[in-house]
Amino acid sequence: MTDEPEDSPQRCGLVAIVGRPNVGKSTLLNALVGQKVSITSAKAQTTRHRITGIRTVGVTQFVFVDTPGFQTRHSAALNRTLNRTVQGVLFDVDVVLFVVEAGRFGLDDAKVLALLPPGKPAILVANKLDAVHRRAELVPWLKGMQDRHAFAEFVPLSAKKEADVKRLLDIVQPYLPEQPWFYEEDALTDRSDRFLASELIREKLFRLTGDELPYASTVVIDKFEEEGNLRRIAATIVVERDAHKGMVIGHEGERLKRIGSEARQELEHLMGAKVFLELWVKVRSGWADNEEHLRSYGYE
Ligand SMILES: Nc1nc2c(ncn2[C@@H]2O[C@H](COP(=O)(O)OP(=O)(O)OP(=O)(O)O)[C@@H](O)[C@H]2O)c(=O)[nH]1
Repeated sequence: MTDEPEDSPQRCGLVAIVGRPNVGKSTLLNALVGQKVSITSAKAQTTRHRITGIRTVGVTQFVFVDTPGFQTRHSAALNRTLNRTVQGVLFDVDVVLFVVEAGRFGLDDAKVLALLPPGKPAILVANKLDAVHRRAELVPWLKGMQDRHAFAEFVPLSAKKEADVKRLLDIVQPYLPEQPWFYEEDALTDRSDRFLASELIREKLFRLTGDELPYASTVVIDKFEEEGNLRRIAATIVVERDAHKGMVIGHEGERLKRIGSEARQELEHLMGAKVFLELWVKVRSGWADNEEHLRSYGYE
């Protein structure tokens, strides 16, 4: 990452760390985040994610999110409700770090693995490599892991070794989208208003489209300007298919209008400022060549 030219576009994305208790998730998170551990402010309660840490290296900002049920040693049994919450979080992140102990894979690991959404990039982190004495035996084990899930990467490491952790960040980097950072470089504890805006729009989007819209849809903030007590925000809802675009827009633009209007009201309340919100819908497959933006209207 240090080799990136200075003018490379910024990258920023959400990373979830999952795994059964005691595999070393907390150790890994602390090492990945370094000094910069962030605890989310109360302000963020309306949003979908609790941020557990942020790390900015070169042009890339890694935002680590909490995954309920995986963070504590005495985590509750993975009941159905919890599983759904976990799956909701995992659908939204850009990449999942699935942590196991190198050379081991048990029923508890399998239960967690079963929760990974298909198609979501997942990196197998085989932790506690330092405790493995016969490294050669890891080769067939890794092959076995390859058969269990279509992992994007296989990274045997020790969360306690700084060089290993740095290498993991390098491996994760390309999985984060090119988009402006959600946080200031030095932001430690608070969510940026920019991120809050994207999360709130996302929340309204999913609430108002019900189960129809796939979780793969995302919200990108294109513009966030402050003019005194006014915030000018432009955001794009990115969907997977043309049919989804129709769902988001609704009959005569009614649904998009409502998403925008509800998000705007809540943002004004949270930010204590007047908000001017423009919403657009784009189909991901046409991201590069389809410049047709659909603008919602009427709620400025
Ligand atoms: N040898 C070795 N031990 C490690 C490594 N990473 C973590 N551990 C140890 O593994 C134990 C569990 O680590 P945690 O980070 O608490 O694991 P966790 O997955 O967050 O556990 P829960 O909070 O129960 O979900 C601790 O005793 C760590 O010191 C590693 O790379 N090598």
